[in-house]
Amino acid sequence: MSTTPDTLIQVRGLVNQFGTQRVHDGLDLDVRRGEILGVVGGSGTGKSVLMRSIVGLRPPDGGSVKVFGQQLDALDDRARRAIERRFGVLFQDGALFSSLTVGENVEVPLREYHPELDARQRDLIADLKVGLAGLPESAGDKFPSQLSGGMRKRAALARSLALDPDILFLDEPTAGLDPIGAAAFDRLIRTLRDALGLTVFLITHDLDTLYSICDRVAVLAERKVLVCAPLPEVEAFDHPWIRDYFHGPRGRAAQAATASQAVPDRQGTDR
Ligand SMILES: Nc1ncnc2c1ncn2[C@@H]1O[C@H](COP(=O)(O)OP(=O)(O)OP(=O)(O)O)[C@@H](O)[C@H]1O
Repeated sequence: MSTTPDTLIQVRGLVNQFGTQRVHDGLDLDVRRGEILGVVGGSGTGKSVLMRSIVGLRPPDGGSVKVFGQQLDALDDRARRAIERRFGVLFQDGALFSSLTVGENVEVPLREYHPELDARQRDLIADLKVGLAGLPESAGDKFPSQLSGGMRKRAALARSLALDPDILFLDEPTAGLDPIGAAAFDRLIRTLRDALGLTVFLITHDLDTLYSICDRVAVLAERKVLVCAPLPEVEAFDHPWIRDYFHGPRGRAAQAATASQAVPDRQGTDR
């Protein structure tokens, strides 16, 4: 697999193993600057473990992960933190602090990485991020329990944007949202990518998300990335899981829905 200068994340020969269970075995993946990469695969194929390996939360049992050309586990603490602060991470459960307001949640990474900011500056930045995530200003003073599921996802997104990341990692961001809320969240991700020049690593089971916003899709199966390509190429890849997933009734419905919206979406009138 060749690498271009625009490769922000380069995974080579990744091995992850829990006891006798080998989750990844020689997995390769490139993530390119500015793309929205969808990561799919059956349950338990190791999508979340892959994300944890890339952001440095799980040292791999073999192989290498380079981000911005640097191998995280070869760096000292300071250099490593400098890279980690360029990541925005939204975990599957959102993981907001329930005892803090949304605004205070957004301020957590600011306090950690920018102790030089005073309270007023932190407040201003938190308000900005709450707005960027598409929440009303009033949401900043609310506790997570006072928000709907969709708003909580946006609050978690606001926090992941706190440090102006270069790469956004999203683990099933639309899980549990109704279809309209999920579509709105998808559009928000695409708008943020376009406006902020983000690179997005997006784990999803949501076929509509793949068809509406992903530039390329990586399919995990058999402990590897089976194929990583634009959707037409992935759909044409001959593998039983891909056939079931993309050519089953839900896959066909998502394709049809995207085909009918393709023109307005691509012209940006639907953002
Ligand atoms: N800390 C851990 N200890 C032991 N096993 C683990 C650990 N983390 C993950 N696993 C195992 O690794 C495998 C891959 O898990 P992972 O959460 O990455 O799957 P996934 O593809 O994200 O699944 P899903 O789509 O269901 O969220 C699973 O079998 C899981 O049980």
